Amino acid sequence: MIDLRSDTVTKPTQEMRLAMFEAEVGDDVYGEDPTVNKLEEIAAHVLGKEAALFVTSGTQGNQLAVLAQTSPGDEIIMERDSHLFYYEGGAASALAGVQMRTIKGIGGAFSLDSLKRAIRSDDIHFPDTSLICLENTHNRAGGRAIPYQQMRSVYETASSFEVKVHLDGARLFNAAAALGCSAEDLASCSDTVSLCLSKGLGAPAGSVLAGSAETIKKARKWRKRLGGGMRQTGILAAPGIIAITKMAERLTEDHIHAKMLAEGIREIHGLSVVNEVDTNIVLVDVSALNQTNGHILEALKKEGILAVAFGEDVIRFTTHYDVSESDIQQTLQKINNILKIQR
Ligand SMILES: Cc1ncc(COP(=O)(O)O)c(CN[C@H](C(=O)O)[C@H](C)O)c1O
Repeated sequence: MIDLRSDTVTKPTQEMRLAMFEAEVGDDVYGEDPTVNKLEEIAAHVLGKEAALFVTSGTQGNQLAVLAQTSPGDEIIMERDSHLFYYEGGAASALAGVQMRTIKGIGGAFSLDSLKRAIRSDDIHFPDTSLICLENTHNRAGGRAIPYQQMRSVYETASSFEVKVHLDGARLFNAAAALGCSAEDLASCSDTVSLCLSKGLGAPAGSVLAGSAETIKKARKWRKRLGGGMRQTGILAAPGIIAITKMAERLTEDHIHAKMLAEGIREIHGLSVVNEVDTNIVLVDVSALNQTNGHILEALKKEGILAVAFGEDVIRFTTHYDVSESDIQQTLQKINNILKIQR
């Protein structure tokens, strides 16, 4: 199977498995797991923040950022197709008791004007706006890397209104690689930043949330309240250290593979690539084939190719560590075979 459903499917490398086996561990609830402590220290340093917290997932990282920086009844602002709004089960409302206000962006980024209009003034009828959430790269915008300057101006606007900013950096290193800047540069445009270790960086599980020591202390308490205080988690932190220190430099390979896939698909009659493909995600519109994307996905699966539906007529292909150049060539061949048979 060539699994292009997501970069969440990456499996740990041999080096990671060995590190898991050899990991020094302790009780992390008491702050005594040396490997978790080392990962959190490295993550804080790499992201340019005072402190970091090892969390179970990107979703938990986002939700802890909301819980630690808002109060019930507040309003938080995010782009309409952001993961926090689209894919987290309404958790920000269910857990933090906040209302989510979305702004339709272009390429995953909303304009400063629309942001200023969305931030609430001090009126007894209004909720307080307490958090603005960014996402870079932006998944539903096709893994688009949002330029540093755009993030910087949002952060400056938010600061002028004394509103905090959280950056969902599930694929932050993909953004940094595409933009030619550092993860720290991008993270500097936020008060908190979450980073997935388990996507393109290849760790088996987990994310880190980084921010001020005060905010991370609050997030740690919320993680405990939610039952996320784990014990000898050094076994999972050890591959996380490899992920954050060694795996980012190879992400451009995934981006090259995604571009190869997109170029090949553009030559196939009836298919159109609908995103810029500046990182590891390719969004393909199949509507001209007059078939549902479900049918196409089924036919692909029979040929050993896995991908996911992304709305009505779009299929998402995501490249990652476990997808090689020959996998891309094979995928293109199999797509051609399927469409020839169906013509
Ligand atoms: C931008 C962003 N932020 C957060 C998350 C959540 O990470 P996890 O909770 O799955 O670890 C994801 C996962 N994205 C997954 C995927 O792309 O296959 C699915 C959609 O949840 C994400 O893309």
